Amino acid sequence: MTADRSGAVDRRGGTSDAPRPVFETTRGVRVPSITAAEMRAVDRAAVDDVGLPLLSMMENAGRNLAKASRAVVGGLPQDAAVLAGGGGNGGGGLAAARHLANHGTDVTVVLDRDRDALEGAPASQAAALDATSATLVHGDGAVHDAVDVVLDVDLAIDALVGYGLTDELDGTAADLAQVVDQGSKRSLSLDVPSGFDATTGDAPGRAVHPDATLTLALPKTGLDGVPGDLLLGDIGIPDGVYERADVPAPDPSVFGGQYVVALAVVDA
Ligand SMILES: NC(=O)C1=CN([C@@H]2O[C@H](COP(=O)(O)OP(=O)(O)OC[C@H]3O[C@@H](n4cnc5c(N)ncnc54)[C@H](O)[C@@H]3O)[C@@H](O)[C@H]2O)[C@@H](O)CC1
Ligand SMILES: [K+]
Repeated sequence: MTADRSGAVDRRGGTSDAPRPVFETTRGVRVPSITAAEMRAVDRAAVDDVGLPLLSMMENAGRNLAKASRAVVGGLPQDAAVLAGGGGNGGGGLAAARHLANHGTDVTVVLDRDRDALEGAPASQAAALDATSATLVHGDGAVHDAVDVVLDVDLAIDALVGYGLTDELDGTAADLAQVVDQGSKRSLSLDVPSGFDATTGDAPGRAVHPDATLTLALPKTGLDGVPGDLLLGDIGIPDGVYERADVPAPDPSVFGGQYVVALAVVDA
């Protein structure tokens, strides 16, 4: 079954008429897909209209990401590298790094920018991370340091860029994506593999090609063609928020008591 993707605005500001992919859980529950613009409207309604704190959703994202890493590795990773950007995606990665460190994983976080450049929720996540055993690498030399770390660890977590990608991946984020692709034993992306457009699935430049992606709340329309397994994480957004954003809410049986479920494409 496919649904109309008309009205989906791609990163170039154009409109995609491609049919929307439909996903389903392993128990056969259908899950609609949404564009980056729709997900941004959901996030905005959650924070501005309902008062759900951004840090709460980010905490849920990070905790689910730490949990999903067990599925990718086959147990708690002994060591992990978290490649993090400066936006909401990076903030989720920093939260996952804290959860993994709290549970005994030897974590190295590589930021794609100076730590002083972080603001808002990601800066709060970095401050909380300081109270763990995790090591943070940032600024000049981050890519060089990342090469050694990523080669060694059980898992590389890609939290560089999510649905906020504009144009092709560039700068340190692009270099780190390449390090993950060329050097990691296993990799797990948050929300969207960095470098892929969440709405269209295009990857015009360098991009991470992960073993698995944990997408948040609802799968994004561009995820039907990306490599690797697809997981869906519940970040606690209530039904009324989807209604306010004019987006179909996931059926309650999608999660059915779980916080991370596997998805497959029904029809692309
Ligand atoms: N409610 C929310 O808003 C939540 C959002 N979360 C995550 O946050 C993401 C959205 O956050 P944002 O809107 O901050 O966007 P992103 O974090 O996806 O992207 C913005 C960051 O990517 C960089 N960037 C964008 N295009 C780039 C390019 N071509 N090359 C290199 N760097 C580039 C920007 O400099 C900025 O630091 C989602 O994908 C999701 O994973 C989660 O943390 C949970 C809560
Ligand atoms: K990502």
